[in-house]
Amino acid sequence: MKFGGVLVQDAAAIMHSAQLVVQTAHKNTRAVVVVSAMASVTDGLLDLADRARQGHGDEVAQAVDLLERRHEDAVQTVFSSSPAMAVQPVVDEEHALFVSLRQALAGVAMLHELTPRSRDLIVSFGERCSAPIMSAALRAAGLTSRSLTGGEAGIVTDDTFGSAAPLLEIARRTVPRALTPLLDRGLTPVVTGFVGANEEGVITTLGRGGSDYTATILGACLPADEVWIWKEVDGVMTADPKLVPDAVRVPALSYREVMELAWFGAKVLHPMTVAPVQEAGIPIRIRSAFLPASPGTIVRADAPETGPVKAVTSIRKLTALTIGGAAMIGTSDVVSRVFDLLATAQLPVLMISQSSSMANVSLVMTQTDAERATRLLHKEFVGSTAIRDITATPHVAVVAVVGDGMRGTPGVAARLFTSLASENINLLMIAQGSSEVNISVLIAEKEVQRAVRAIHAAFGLAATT
Ligand SMILES: Nc1ncnc2c1ncn2[C@@H]1O[C@H](COP(=O)(O)OP(=O)(O)O)[C@@H](O)[C@H]1O
Ligand SMILES: N[C@@H](CC(=O)OP(=O)(O)O)C(=O)O
Repeated sequence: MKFGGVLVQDAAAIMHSAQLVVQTAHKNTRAVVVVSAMASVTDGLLDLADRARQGHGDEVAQAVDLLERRHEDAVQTVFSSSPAMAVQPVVDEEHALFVSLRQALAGVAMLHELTPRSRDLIVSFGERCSAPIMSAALRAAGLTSRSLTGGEAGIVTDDTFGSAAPLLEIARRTVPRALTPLLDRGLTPVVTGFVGANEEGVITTLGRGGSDYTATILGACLPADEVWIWKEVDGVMTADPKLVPDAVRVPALSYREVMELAWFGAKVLHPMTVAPVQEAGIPIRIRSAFLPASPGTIVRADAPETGPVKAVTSIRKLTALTIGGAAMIGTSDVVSRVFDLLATAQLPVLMISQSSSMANVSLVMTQTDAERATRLLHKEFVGSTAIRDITATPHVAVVAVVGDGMRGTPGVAARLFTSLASENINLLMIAQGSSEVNISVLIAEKEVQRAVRAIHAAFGLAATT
């Protein structure tokens, strides 16, 4: 069971989340709990790491004091509900973590250098500080529990600091070795989300939003019967409820559908969440912590098709790069060199379109990736006749519709384009994945809300459930 930042943001939220675990444990179910950092703490730590690098030592020290007080307040409140329990060991544990955090930040400030490895160490304190408080709340609620870091729980990763990949072959041995004896003794382990360790035991992180991924890695390696991801929202909705107020819960999604939704911007799940559990067919349940009686969304291999489209998503802050040059005509070599370069630099491309003359190719990437890609492409092709120009179109967004049911169903693209045309929204690019479970369009960023609402209405998504 995974609880995100909002669901552990303070003592009240932590105690509420602990109750959800207790209710399940009472049904003779063994649970492993995964927690994120308290809401906004990860952003705060990343900011502190940057400010330490710039040498703003005093500001950083004050901000760490505030962060420590926020955690200590939560500890005191959790323990005030159970006066018989000794608060001091948890206060000491939190304090020791903050001493280490201060040391790490002081090192960065002294060297004026922030490596990906030290950034991972600093940002890991968010989850490492929230997990002992959740564990204490579970003890206060009557369970036995202890907290572990992702590395202690057996999540071994590669060395890609900032977006480390789990080494599942190893983790399949190390995770059960770490957790099964605890579960056998009746403990409920609380594991830090987002945080892993490489083979030498150095702390790594799985990428932003990676606590969902931690839950499915643990679920696959134990293996679990189900992975439950508790959220503020009532499961995966037909659109981001912040953009479309009449969005409704999608009862069931296939692994592929949820992967496409996450990749195309549905912030509700980390894009890699599905990967570890898909092969074993372990279902993921996305449930609301505020509506625990609701079934939420179930993700499994054989989700029923309810129509061609199940949800609409969007990603903003993108840039389209158009790479052109007469020498590209009729040669695939230049295009493959461009993609090799981007793959080696680990710069993901969200959409691709090539003119039929092959004289130019357009790629859609995040703004920051596009800036890096432009620099790399200039360096690689400087002085070559293959590429004459690279033009950037910033402030664009991808809007995508996703659903297994659109495979082989004619008219889906027509309905999508008509709904956008009726809103006078210009299409800059169109792409359909070869798997035919999504169609995506590129539009100006300022049109996103109107576009998503129009598409949501055109496919009748508010009436899905
Ligand atoms: N299709 C969607 N369904 C549900 N939530 C969505 C969707 N698209 C975007 N979201 C956003 O995802 C957020 C839920 O995820 P998030 O806050 O990251 O949870 P957590 O911090 O618990 O991982 C919501 O605030 C919601 O606005
Ligand atoms: N705390 C990490 C990992 C995470 O998944 O957080 P959340 O579950 O609150 O999205 C982050 O903010 O990226």
